[in-house]
Amino acid sequence: MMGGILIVEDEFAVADQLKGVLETAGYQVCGIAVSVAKALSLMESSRPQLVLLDIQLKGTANGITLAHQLHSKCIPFIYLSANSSESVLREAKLTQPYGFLVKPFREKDLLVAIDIALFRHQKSTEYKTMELNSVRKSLRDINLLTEMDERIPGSVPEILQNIVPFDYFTCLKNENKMLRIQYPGYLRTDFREYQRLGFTELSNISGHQKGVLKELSLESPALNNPFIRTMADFDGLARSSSLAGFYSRFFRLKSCLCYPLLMADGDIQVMCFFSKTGNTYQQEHIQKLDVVRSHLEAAFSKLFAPVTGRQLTQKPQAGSASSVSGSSFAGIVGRSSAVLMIFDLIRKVAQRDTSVLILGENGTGKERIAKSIHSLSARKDRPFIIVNCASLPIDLIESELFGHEKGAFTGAADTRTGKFEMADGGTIFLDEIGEMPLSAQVKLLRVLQQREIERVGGRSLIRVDIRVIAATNRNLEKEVASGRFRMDLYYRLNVFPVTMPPLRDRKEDIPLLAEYFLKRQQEHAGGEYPYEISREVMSQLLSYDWPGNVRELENFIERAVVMTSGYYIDNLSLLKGDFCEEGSDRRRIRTMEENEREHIIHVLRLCDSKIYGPGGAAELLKIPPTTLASKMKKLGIVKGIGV
Ligand SMILES: Nc1ncnc2c1ncn2[C@@H]1O[C@H](COP(=O)(O)OP(=O)(O)OP(=O)(O)O)[C@@H](O)[C@H]1O
Repeated sequence: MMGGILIVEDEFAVADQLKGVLETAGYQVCGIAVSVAKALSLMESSRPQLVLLDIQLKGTANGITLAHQLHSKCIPFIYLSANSSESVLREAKLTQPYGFLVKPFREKDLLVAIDIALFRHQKSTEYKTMELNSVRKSLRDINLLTEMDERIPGSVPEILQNIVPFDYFTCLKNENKMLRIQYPGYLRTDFREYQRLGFTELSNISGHQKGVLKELSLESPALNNPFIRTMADFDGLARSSSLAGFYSRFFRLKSCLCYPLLMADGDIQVMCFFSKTGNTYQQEHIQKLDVVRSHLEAAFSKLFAPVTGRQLTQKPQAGSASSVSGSSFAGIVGRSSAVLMIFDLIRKVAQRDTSVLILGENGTGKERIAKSIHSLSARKDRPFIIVNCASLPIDLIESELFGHEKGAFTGAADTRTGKFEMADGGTIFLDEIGEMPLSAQVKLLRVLQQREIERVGGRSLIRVDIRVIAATNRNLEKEVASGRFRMDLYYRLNVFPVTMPPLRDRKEDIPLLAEYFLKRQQEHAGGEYPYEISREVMSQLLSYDWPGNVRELENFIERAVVMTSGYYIDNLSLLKGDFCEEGSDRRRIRTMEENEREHIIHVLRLCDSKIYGPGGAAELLKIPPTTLASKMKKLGIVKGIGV
């Protein structure tokens, strides 16, 4: 096997035993290193295919230090550690390992972890190659154009967005080691919409004279010396440099990546990507830029060649913003940087058959995103089957998922097709995967690996062609650590994770979402006039934390419309759920739904949020737990939050 596996472990006996296990399983071991220094020197002579990495090592540097280097060299690695404390796990997670095994572990777990790591690495390499090929092609296209930003408006920022995400992009001119504004910047305003900001626009936004803007500066990185500034480092940069301070203040930016390019005329121009999120940029973005560097230099040399009529003060072209919202991501509202990044991710992954794992709190739109991935994929005309793993009756899970033959068990009067078969050719969405019992997880893993199912009581295997999207609001890593979720299944599903941000972290979307839900209410009611929210109520919506996320906002709007007699929503007590205004001549009657919601919350509080089992809320309410769970979902009740 090319490359082989490198073992980095300071206890010789353990390392030797690992070597034996790996060789018996058919792997080649390319070396054993007891320290980071030894590992690095071994890696100079041959690049391992995979590294098994202990965290505590001899010498000053530990495994996590080496992990950063492995990550930047794109070498997959699995941690083997006796220490599974949360703080170590947190630190280790930042290095993006392909697996984590807590010592002592079983031989079988090790081999499964290696198998998964190699599978994931192969997928991600294929994915990166495809992505970079498409970027190279786009950059070649730019190179063919002379006045490109006028002929294909918006194309440059879109192509760059595919390489490195940004909310604001500009190219700065290097003059005596200082960077200054010379060319326009692009502010992202929607999925495919960018506002082109030249001196005139920047001056209008900031109120600074153009002369002042021309004086702003930032220390230039040397050629071949790009830099990333995130979180506190970016704040430091914004304080020490007038230009970074200007961008950070006016566009609320929190991190940046600056990458110098050598132009055909010998000048240095620095591409600057800025993000509204503090931790957007990683070494891997620089690596991507390195790969397409010559194409970027050629394209930008062309772009910045002195052509009259393309000065920075030029007015934005008519139609310089093209919007696709409403088509590809139908029904998903949001323009915050966090949501636009999710759009970028799903547009990239939709075309491929990769499994996607959608993470996020309840009501953040996981199901919506899953549907969107399906409808953007080549499978869009085939079925999209939703399975709610939390509400599958334990004794019927297998039959629900895989179907059964007639007479397979008492009560199986007919042959039944399972969800996986129904989804053949399309997508299966496994919602609340974290709730799936362990026994069913084994079977699911087999389907994911072999793409074959066996009906209960059946004798033959049936091939299924499916794309799997799973979602959960649980921290699956914790579930794995506590033994409630299979590690191999977790890594199989976690090929392409997408994390939905909670609504409180993207409050700028609240007015848009509110408007969208109000419009829907108006359409439902067939109303003549649009509903409107008063400024005071809107400011309450903006300051509320929305523990139930978008679903809670949606429910709020629905209630507000019901509770309001006209079209203007200005009742400030709406958010408190107190609809009986003192002295009002029209005391409100609570709806059945409101009563039901309140009653469920009351009972949940009585039983400490326990739903299932003896003494649980379902038992007290005399309804099946699955019914209670779906009622809670419908009514926007989130366990543990206000309950
Ligand atoms: N960005 C959005 N734009 C418009 N509607 C949205 C958006 N996000 C969520 N919604 C709406 O909010 C509700 C909850 O969304 P969804 O069911 O997709 O969330 P979820 O994360 O899957 O929730 P759960 O974890 O409880 O299953 C749905 O009615 C959905 O239509």
